[in-house]
Formats: sequence, structure tokens, C-alpha cells
Amino acid sequence: MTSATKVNPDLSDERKKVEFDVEEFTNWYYKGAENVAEKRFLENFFLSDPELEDKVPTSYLSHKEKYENAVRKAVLVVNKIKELQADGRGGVDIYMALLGGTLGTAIFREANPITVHFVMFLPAIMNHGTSDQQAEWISRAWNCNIIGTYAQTELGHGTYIRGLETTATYDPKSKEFILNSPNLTSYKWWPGGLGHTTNYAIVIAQLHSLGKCHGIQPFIVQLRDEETHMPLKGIKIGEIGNKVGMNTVNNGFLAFDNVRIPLKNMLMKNAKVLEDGQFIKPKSSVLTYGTMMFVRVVILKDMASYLSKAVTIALRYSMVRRQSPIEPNKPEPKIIEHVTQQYKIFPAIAKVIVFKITAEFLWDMYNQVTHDLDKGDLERLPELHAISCCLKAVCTNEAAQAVEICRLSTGGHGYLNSAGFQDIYGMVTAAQTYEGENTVMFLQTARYLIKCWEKAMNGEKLTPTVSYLENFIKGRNSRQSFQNSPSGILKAFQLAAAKKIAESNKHLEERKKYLSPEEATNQTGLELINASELHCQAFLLQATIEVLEDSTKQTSLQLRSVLKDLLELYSVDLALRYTGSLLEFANMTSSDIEFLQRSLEALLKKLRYNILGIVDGFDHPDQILGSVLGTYDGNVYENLINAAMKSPLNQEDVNKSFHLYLKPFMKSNL
Ligand SMILES: Cc1cc2nc3c(=O)[nH]c(=O)nc-3n(C[C@H](O)[C@H](O)[C@H](O)COP(=O)(O)OP(=O)(O)OC[C@H]3O[C@@H](n4cnc5c(N)ncnc54)[C@H](O)[C@@H]3O)c2cc1C
Repeated sequence: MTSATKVNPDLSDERKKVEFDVEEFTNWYYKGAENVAEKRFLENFFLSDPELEDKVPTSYLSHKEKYENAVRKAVLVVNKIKELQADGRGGVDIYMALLGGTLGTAIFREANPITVHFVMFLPAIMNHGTSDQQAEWISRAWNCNIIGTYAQTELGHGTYIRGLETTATYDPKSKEFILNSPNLTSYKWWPGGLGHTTNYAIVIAQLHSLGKCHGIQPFIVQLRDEETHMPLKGIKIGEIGNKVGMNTVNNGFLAFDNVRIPLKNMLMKNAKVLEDGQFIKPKSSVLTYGTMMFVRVVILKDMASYLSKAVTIALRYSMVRRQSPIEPNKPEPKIIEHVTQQYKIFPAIAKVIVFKITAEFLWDMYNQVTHDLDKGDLERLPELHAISCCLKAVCTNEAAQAVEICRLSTGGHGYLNSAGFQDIYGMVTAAQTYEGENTVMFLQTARYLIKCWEKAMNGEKLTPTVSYLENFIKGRNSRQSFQNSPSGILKAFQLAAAKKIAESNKHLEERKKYLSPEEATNQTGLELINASELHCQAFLLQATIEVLEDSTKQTSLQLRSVLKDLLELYSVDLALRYTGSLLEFANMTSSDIEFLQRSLEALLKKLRYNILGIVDGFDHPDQILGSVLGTYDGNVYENLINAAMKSPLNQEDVNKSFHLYLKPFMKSNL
């Protein structure tokens, strides 16, 4: 972690003031010293390889060069993983660390072009393929003899997958499907790696057989020749162009003109087509939820990781940057002394911990539910689906907002690409849209909440994440006054969520009297989203309170006290951000708000000298941060000028444009 250069005294002085053992926090955060050792080993193994280092910052490369460099590195990384595995080291976790997360994004600042192969193509074959199909494809895919993507979204449809227009028509004579893109809006659009990287895809298409449409089904389709990589006959393929971020993912488009694939290429674990064209319905559609939820857990973990990078950069910079005397005639303070600056960064640091804890909580819940599923028990599946939808939406929304605030907290220098915020933001904001657009995610959770409300009103027992609705209906907590503590704030959120769900349901029912149920839901959408968000915020707080209480039993008093302060800061900030809902629904008064405001200010002050230990404890080496403002040594001005000197324009004193354009132009006006 330590840098070879001399540490800026402003930062080393700050480090001396931290009251807890930073390594103890790191071990707690990564759940054990063994995990920390493994993390550090992997970081060193990959980041010390000169072939994976970018001599010229990739932001100076052309779009094409960036892509080619990313493919080169993707191959190197997979080969290095195989090298590790040959030494008996590491399993699937290594792939997770390198495809996204902090290590993956240190190597691929704008993401890895073959990530979708591992996180969607392979899991799709495992989840939707029969054992014969798995035997045929998995080892070739796992060894990267073929590289695939997941092609669902089209130009015309993303969210509404039933509206997809690509067709797969079964021909019983040849025992083949014929794939077609009947119009421009049916072009596949967005799949990662589809442009020029992959040669296979899972294509989601409308299945037609014996003159009937049987809805969307997954097909495995070869797109390019395995030797020449040329697109196969009838396949039109390319890249969709530059994006806000993730520019090395090579998202592509794809169209089919009478492309034939054999019957065995429809993934048939669930629905089936027989040789004569007969369609056999799947036994249960819920079985397909598994992959989606797994990906959402990964997204939550990634949000914590990406935000932890942004807060580390913002906080370290704030402890070496001096600006604007607070009192006249006094020296300029570190900008962290401005209380408004503390408020920009400290709550975001608390969010990192809350998101990480909740991701792990969700992961345990996912494993429990999958275990129940294997025994044929589907009871908790809708609950898991509902909570994973709103968590995905809240955590990606909040992470995107927080990363942007971190950037703003570093003033003008944060706007430089070398500060590192742009790539982090590109990764985070993309997750607000992919794997289920956030508004739609909130609405899916709301649908579940309304169903639970109806059940609770009928006296039925509810599953744990919604059991607070039963308490509310029984009038157990509706009269309680607001209490300023994490558990008090949690109760207030549960009360507000319950009342908002009740109110949304009331308005929904009123509208259903003169509108169709669907249009009534549409008209009630704003309130439903609000209810869903309150429910989710309550869950995040509840999970964190429970896990922190349990996991800090063995920690030192000093660390426990700082984690308690962070939890309080998180909950107080949350309450202040939602005063509208809490005043309306949760017995909050204006004097409660005044008290919360004082608590917030007191907590910022309390955390002021310990907070650096938390970001240092996230344990991100400089290469992971990839930021001139966030290095461990805090020598930001030296870093800034060194980075500027890497600009290709600075490699010569006079650029040719002077002789070509500026000089003739300037002299012509003599
Ligand atoms: C970086 C990135 C990577 C991606 N990778 C892949 C990939 O590998 N494979 C793949 O198949 N796809 C991929 N996608 C596509 C992604 O899954 C879709 O963009 C996403 O599902 C949203 O669909 P859409 O773009 O059609 O938006 P739309 O569905 O058109 O949404 C536009 C607006 O309409 C609103 N809206 C839509 N429906 C409703 C509703 N029912 N109620 C209320 N509001 C609604 C939305 O909230 C949004 O504001 C990727 C996208 C991105 C950005």
C-alpha cells in the first residue's frame, strides 16, 4: 500500500490521527485476513505485469486503438487466470474479480469486451440448456474456443421483451429454425462484445412453429466463421458506436436474413420443440429468475466497489487541497475543514459499507432460496425477486449520484480524465439501465408490495422482508413517535412504506372503478415508485443494522465505535433526505428535523479524524484507483503535471496545425 515517494505531510499527519487499526477494518470489510491476503496476491499478480500496464493513458487512444488494446489484455488476463488455476490456485471467484469489480476495472478502465461471455452467455447455456446441450457447448465456451454474447435487446424494444421482433420459424422438413429480422426495429442492439469480438450468441427470438407463435425463446447461433471471423451468410453485424462510458465493451448490432440453425440449437431445458414441430410448454417460468438475481447481486457488489474508489479519491484529495480561509487572516485550510465538503463525502463512505453488507445479505438470501427451490419450495422466490429489483434500482441510482458528487467535491481537477471519475461514472450509470431499467425495476417491486398488502389485509402471513406490513395493519407501530436512532429511523421508514403502500393501493382501487387495471396502475405509477423506494430504503437499513450488530461483536471497541458512527450518519442522512415522506407518514415533527440536523453535524465532526482510516482500509492500491487525485502519497500537484505531460500534444513544442492553419490565418490579418 505504501508508495515509494514521500507522503504529503498533510496526509501523513491525518493518518496519525486515526484512532482505530486500519488493517483490522480491512480484515473486517473483506471478511477475514485470508481474503485480504488473496485480494492482495491477485492485485499484485495482475497489476505487476508490464503487459497489462498502459504506457499511454487509454483516454488518448482512438476508439479503435482502445478496443484493440482491450482485446489484447482480455486474452492475456484469461491466460493468466489459467496459469493460476494450473497452479491449483483460485476458482470461479477469480473470474468475478477480473470481469468487473475493482481489479477488473483497473485493467480495463472502460470494461472488458468479453465480460458478457462469462456473465451471460455461459450462464444462459447452463440455465437454459439441456444436459446434452451443456455437454456440447459448455467446455468449448469455458475454454474460450468460442466466445459468445447475450442478444436480447433490439432497436425497437428493451424493457418490453414480449415485443421483440426477431423471428425463429421452425421448418419440420429440414429440422431447422430460420432466423429473420423482419424490419429495422428488430435489429439486435446493445449486446456486449457483439460488434467484433464474439462469434456466437444466445439470441432471444419469437418462436414460430406449425403456424403458431409461442413467444420468446433462447437460441444458440453461430455468427462468424471460426477460422476467418467473417460474418456468416445472412448475418449483418457491427458495433453501435461511442458511448457515455464502457467504450471497450464493443456493444453491437445484429440482423438475420434467412439464417438456418439446427433444431438442437434451441436451448430446451424449459420449453421444447419436437422434431414434428410440436411445442411443449415449460413446467414453470419462475426457474428463469435465477440468473437475473445472481447478476443483481453482482451489480450491488460492484456499486460498493466503484463507489469505494470514488470516495477514496475525493477524501484523500480533500485532505491535501487547501482553499479559502474560513476565518480572515488565518491560513487556507484543507478543504475537508469546510463542513459542506465533509457532507459531500462522508455519507457516501457510509453508503459503500451499507451497499456491500446488503449485497452479501442478498447473496445469502439468494443461496437459501435456491436451496429451497431445489427441494421444490418456491415460496420465497417472488420475495427475493422483488427485493432484488428495488435494491438494484436504489443502489445504482444512489451510487451514480454519489460518484458525481465526489467528482464535484474535487472542483475543476475532478473534471480531468486523469482524476478517474469519468470511467467510474461510466460504469455506474450504465448499471442504472442494463439488467432491468430502474423505473421498471421499482414498478416490479411495487406490484409485489400491492399483492402483499392485499394478503396482509386478508390476514395471511407474510414473508420476512414485508412482515412490517402485518405490524402496521395490527396497529402496532402507527402511534409511535419518531426516534432519532438507527432502529427508530428504520421503524419510521417501515411505517412510511406501509402507509405509502396502503395509500397507493387505495388510489389504485379507486382508479380501477373507471379504468382498466393496467391503466390504473400506470396512473398510480408515481406513488408506486415512491412506495417501492421507501420499502427498499427500509430494507437496506434493516440489513445493515442486523449485520453490523452481529459482525462487530468481536472487533475492537475503537473500530466498533467508528462503524456505529457511520451507521448513525447513514441513517440520519437518510431520514433528512426523506423528510417529506416521514413528515407525511411517520409521525415526524419539525423539531425532530432540527434534532436530526444537529445529529448530522455532530456525526460529521465525530468522524472527521477517523474517516481517512476507512478509505485507506478499503485497501485500493494506486493502480486500482487510477487517479492523480487519489494516490496514497497525496502528491496531487506532481501527479497532475506528470499526467498532463503524457498528453500526445505535449510530446512536441509546436503542433503542425500552427503552420497549416494558425500561422497563415494570423499573418493574413497583418
Ligand atoms: C451499457 C449497456 C450494456 C447493455 N448490454 C446488453 C447486453 O449485453 N445484451 C442485451 O440484450 N442488452 C443489453 N443492454 C440493453 C439494456 O438491457 C436495455 O437498454 C434496457 O433493458 C432498457 O431497455 P431500452 O433501452 O429499450 O429502454 P426503454 O425500455 O425504451 O426505456 C426508455 C424509457 O421508458 C421507460 N419505460 C419503459 N417501459 C416502462 C414501463 N413499463 N413503465 C414505466 N416506464 C417505462 C423507462 O423507464 C425509460 O425511462 C445494454 C444496455 C447498456 C446501456
